[in-house]
Amino acid sequence: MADADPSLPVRATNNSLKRKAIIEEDEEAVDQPRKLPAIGATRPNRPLQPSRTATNLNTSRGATGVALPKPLTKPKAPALTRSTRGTSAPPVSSKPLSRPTAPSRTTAGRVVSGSGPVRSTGGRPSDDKRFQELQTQLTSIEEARAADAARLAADMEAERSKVAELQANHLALSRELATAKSQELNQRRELVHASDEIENLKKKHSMEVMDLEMDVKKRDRELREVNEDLRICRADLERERETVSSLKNTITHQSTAHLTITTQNNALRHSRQLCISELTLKLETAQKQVDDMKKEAMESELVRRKLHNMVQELKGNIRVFCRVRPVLPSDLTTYAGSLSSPGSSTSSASGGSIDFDKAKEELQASLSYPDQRDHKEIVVSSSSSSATGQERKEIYNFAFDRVFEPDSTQAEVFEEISQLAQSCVDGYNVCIFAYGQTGSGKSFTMEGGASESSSGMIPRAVEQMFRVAEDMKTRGWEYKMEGQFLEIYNETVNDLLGKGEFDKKKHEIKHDPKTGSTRVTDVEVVQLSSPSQVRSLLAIAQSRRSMAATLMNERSSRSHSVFTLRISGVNVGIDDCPGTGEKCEGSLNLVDLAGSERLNVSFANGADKERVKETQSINKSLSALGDVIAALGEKGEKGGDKHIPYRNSKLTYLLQNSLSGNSKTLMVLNLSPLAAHLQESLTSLRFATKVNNTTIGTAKKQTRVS
Ligand SMILES: Nc1ncnc2c1ncn2[C@@H]1O[C@H](COP(=O)(O)OP(=O)(O)OP(=O)(O)O)[C@@H](O)[C@H]1O
Repeated sequence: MADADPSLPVRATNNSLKRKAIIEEDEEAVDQPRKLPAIGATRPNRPLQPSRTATNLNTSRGATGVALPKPLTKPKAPALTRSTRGTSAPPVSSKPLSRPTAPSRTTAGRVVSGSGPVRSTGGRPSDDKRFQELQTQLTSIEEARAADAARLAADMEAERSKVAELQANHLALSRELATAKSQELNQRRELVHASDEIENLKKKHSMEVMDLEMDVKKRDRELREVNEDLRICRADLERERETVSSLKNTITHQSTAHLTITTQNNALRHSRQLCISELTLKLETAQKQVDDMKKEAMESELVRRKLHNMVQELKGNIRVFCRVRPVLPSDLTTYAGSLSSPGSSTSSASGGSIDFDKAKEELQASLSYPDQRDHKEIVVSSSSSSATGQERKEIYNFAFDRVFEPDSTQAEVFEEISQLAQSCVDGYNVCIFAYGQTGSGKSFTMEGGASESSSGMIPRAVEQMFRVAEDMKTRGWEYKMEGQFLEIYNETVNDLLGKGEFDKKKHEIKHDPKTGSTRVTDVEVVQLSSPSQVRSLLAIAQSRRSMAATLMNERSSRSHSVFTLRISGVNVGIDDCPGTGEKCEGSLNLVDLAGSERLNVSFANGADKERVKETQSINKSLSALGDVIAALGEKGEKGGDKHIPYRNSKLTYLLQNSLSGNSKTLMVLNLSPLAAHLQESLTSLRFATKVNNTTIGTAKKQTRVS
């Protein structure tokens, strides 16, 4: 049997190969899923025809294309003794062989030894025997084949069940495959999504990497900078350390020095304390002395005032000074006609000194000053022809409180007056008149020229008062000063410091009997703070007067001007020394009277009515002044309630408080030196003498204690 079925191992091998192929195909089918037809269903289950099956099994496939299990190999004919060519062998029949068949060939045409049909060699007995043997062999082969077929059928059945099982598996696998496919699809999508995400992440990552790289570069840069800073800092630190160490050394040195100095300082402090105590003691003593001296000074100030007043009283409360002005070059021109040699005046005008002196001698009156010690006398000599033709010489002696010769200076005149300024600061009313004919030098005496040396009594008195007020501060007094400047023209009061139109405003004179002060309504009263301010005020007054003069002609000679300076003080004390609170008020009236020559000049023809009016006004006011002074004199001599006619003129009414017994009055008689003015001069001298002989009571100081 083993020889009869030599293909069995081959078939087994083929089966295993076929299974492997099926598995591979199944595996392939899993890779490429397709529906497999059921083997039993697509092919009729008919008995196997080995030859055909054997022939077709190798290559047949199901209609579905699924590889079928390989058919069993056809029993092979026993190998022939000699090999035959496959191509000449007859086709294999599936019917049982009636005669020996040609040996079977393999699909490749190779002859299988011992299994092919045996060809008859032709009618010999050996051949018949051989044929029977072969027949027997064939029978046994066919039986074997039948057995094989049965076995094959069983195998087939087994295979079919396996196939069915495999198909079921295949179906399950296909489903799994489909599921797997959809899963795969999902996974692919996920994969794509994941890939995108990965891509994005990669980009992001690369960006981050770039950022990080930049950051790293930046950090590197910063690090370099920090390292550089660190290096600099280290260098600085090193330097600082060196400095600190040198400072430490210095401190050590200085500590030693400080210790030394502290020791010295303590010693010095101690000695200074001693010194201070000593000095404090001395200072206290000195302070006490100063206080005592201040008290003494204040007391002596009171004594001084009393003494000063006594001296003034002894001198008389109304005093008269006489001042003769020099002959002026202009006089030579004016009175050239009265010169014996008129030509000399011309030459004198051109500056010839010999001629001038000669003409001067000719023009001036005979005035002499015999009292060269006290300068109190003036002698006027005049010669006149009597009716019989005899020359008559007359000598007139006049004595005054002081006579100033033509060459006397403004300073000399003021020296005598300055005492009155002091009295004013002390709280007295002072009145200084300039009396005299036109051109005698009244304005020059009162106001003076522009230069320092020629400045008159008003600016000098003001300066003096400021000086005295300043001095009095050291004695505990504080002063305020105010000034006004009025003009009385044709019995009308005008404000020389006013801003309104001249001569238009009406001003009234008012006296306060309680305080003894005089006020004029609507006049400019200026607070005086410095002598220079007073000088500018005088200039303003002068310009206003000059302006009026162009309208009225020679206004200054035809009107009285009254500059009033009021001073008020209070004793506030000095430093720690309290003041007495005493108050005092004084006034200084500086009066430039109108020309006095009116007494002899008459405009009776009425040609110049204005001039007549002026003359009458001047006459009235100067007469009233004489009357007031005379009445005051009488009152002083006899006492009682003698009426004083202050109201007879604006001038006397204005000066009421400065002419009364409470005041100090000075009249400066200005005289012209010219012979041509001799009669006028004599009249003035007589008037002044009358005034000088008057005694006006006792001046009273205006004080109040608050
Ligand atoms: N002592 C003096 N020394 C030098 N010149 C004088 C002196 N006195 C007066 N004079 C001069 O005489 C002239 C007349 O003087 P002043 O004007 O002062 O006279 P007056 O009396 O005020 O005249 P009027 O009444 O017209 O104002 C002026 O030029 C003045 O400078």
